[in-house]
Amino acid sequence: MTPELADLGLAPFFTRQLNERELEHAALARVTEVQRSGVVAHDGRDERRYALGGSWFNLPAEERPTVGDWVVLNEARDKIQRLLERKSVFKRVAVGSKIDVQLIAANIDTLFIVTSCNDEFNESRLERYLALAAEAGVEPVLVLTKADLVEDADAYRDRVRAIGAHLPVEIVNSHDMKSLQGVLAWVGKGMTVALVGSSGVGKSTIVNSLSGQVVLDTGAIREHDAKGRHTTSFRSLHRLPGGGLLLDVPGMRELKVAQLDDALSAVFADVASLADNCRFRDCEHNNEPGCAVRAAIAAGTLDERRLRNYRKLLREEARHTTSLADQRHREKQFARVVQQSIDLKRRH
Ligand SMILES: Nc1nc2c(ncn2[C@@H]2O[C@H](COP(=O)(O)OP(=O)(O)OP(=O)(O)O)[C@@H](O)[C@H]2O)c(=O)[nH]1
Ligand SMILES: [Zn+2]
Repeated sequence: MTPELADLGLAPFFTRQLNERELEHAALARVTEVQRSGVVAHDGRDERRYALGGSWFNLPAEERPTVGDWVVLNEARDKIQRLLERKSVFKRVAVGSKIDVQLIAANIDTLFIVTSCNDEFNESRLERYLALAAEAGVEPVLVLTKADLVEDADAYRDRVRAIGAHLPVEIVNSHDMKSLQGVLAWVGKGMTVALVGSSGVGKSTIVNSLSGQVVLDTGAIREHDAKGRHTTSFRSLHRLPGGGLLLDVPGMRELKVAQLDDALSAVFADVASLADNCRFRDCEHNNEPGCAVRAAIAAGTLDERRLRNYRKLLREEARHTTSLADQRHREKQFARVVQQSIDLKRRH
C-alpha cells in the first residue's frame, strides 16, 4: 500500500480484510463525499467520482458507502467493488411508519465532544453524546473550551469526572495553540477525528487552530512543504499538519440520539449496577423498599439528575424502536418481568 493511503487513515484493521488477489491487484480508496447516485473517493493519488450502480441501492442503507468508508476498487480503478468492514459508524435513525437508517460517517477513531466552561456546560447533554460515541464505537474525548474566560476551569473538569472517572478531558482556549497540545495528541498520523457540540462552543475555532492556516478546499493532494505546515482537504476530510484527519460532514453537527440500547447501560453502568442491588428485580427506583438506587441518591453518591437523564434517554430509546417484531419481543419480556416479580413476592 502506498504511504498516501496511510495518510488517509488506512490501518491494518482494513488491509487485513483483503484477500490475496485484492492485496496484489486491487486499489483502495476512502470515501470523502456521498452524492445521489455515486460517491467521491480518494485513492491516495486522486479524488474522483465513482458511480454506484442500481445493485448498490437494493442493499440496506447500512451496506452502502458513507463518508469515511474504505472501498475496494477494481483493477482499472474506475469502479467500486466492495465496502470494507467499518471500525465505527455514526448513524441517524428516523422513525416514521418504518425505521429509516441514515449513515452519517464511518471509521472515526476519536470523537471530540466540545463544550464550554460556562453555562453551556450540561452534564445531561454530555451523557447523550457519550452514549452516541459508545453506540458508534468511537473513543470520546471531552474538550472544554473557553478556559481563558473563567477563574476556575478545573471545577468543570471535576464535573466531567463525576460523569465518568476515566474520561479523557482536555481544557483549552481554542485560540491558543499552546493550550491545544493535549488535543493535538489525539490527532496523530492516520487518526480520524470528528467534533460534536452545541453551536458556538468553538468547534470551528479548534479546527482552524489545529490546521495552522486556512483549510484548503481543493481536491488535489498537496505535498507537505519542508515545515509540514500545509493542510489538505478532500471534500469532508481535512488533513491536519500533525498527520491526522478531521472528518467534517454537516450531519455530525446535528447528531441526535441514535439507537442506543447497550450503549446506554455502558454510559450509566453505575446506575445499572446499583439497580442490580435493588430488592425487586423490576424496581422502578421510585419508592420501593430496598431500592439501592434511592439509597445511593439519599447518601449523596448518586446524582438524582443522572437517574432522571438515564430514564429520559431510555424512554427516547424505547420510542425509537417500535417495529412490530420489537414490540412483540418487548411484550414477551414484560410478561416475563411480571411473572418474575409475582414469583418473587410469593417467595417472600
Ligand atoms: N475566549 C475564547 N473564545 C472562544 C474559544 N473557543 C471559541 N471561542 C469563540 O467563540 C465563538 C464561537 O466559536 P466557533 O468556533 O464559531 O463555534 P462552533 O462550535 O464552531 O459553532 P457552530 O459553527 O455554530 O457549530 C467565536 O467567537 C470564537 O472566537 C475559547 O476557547 N476562548
Ligand atoms: Zn430501585
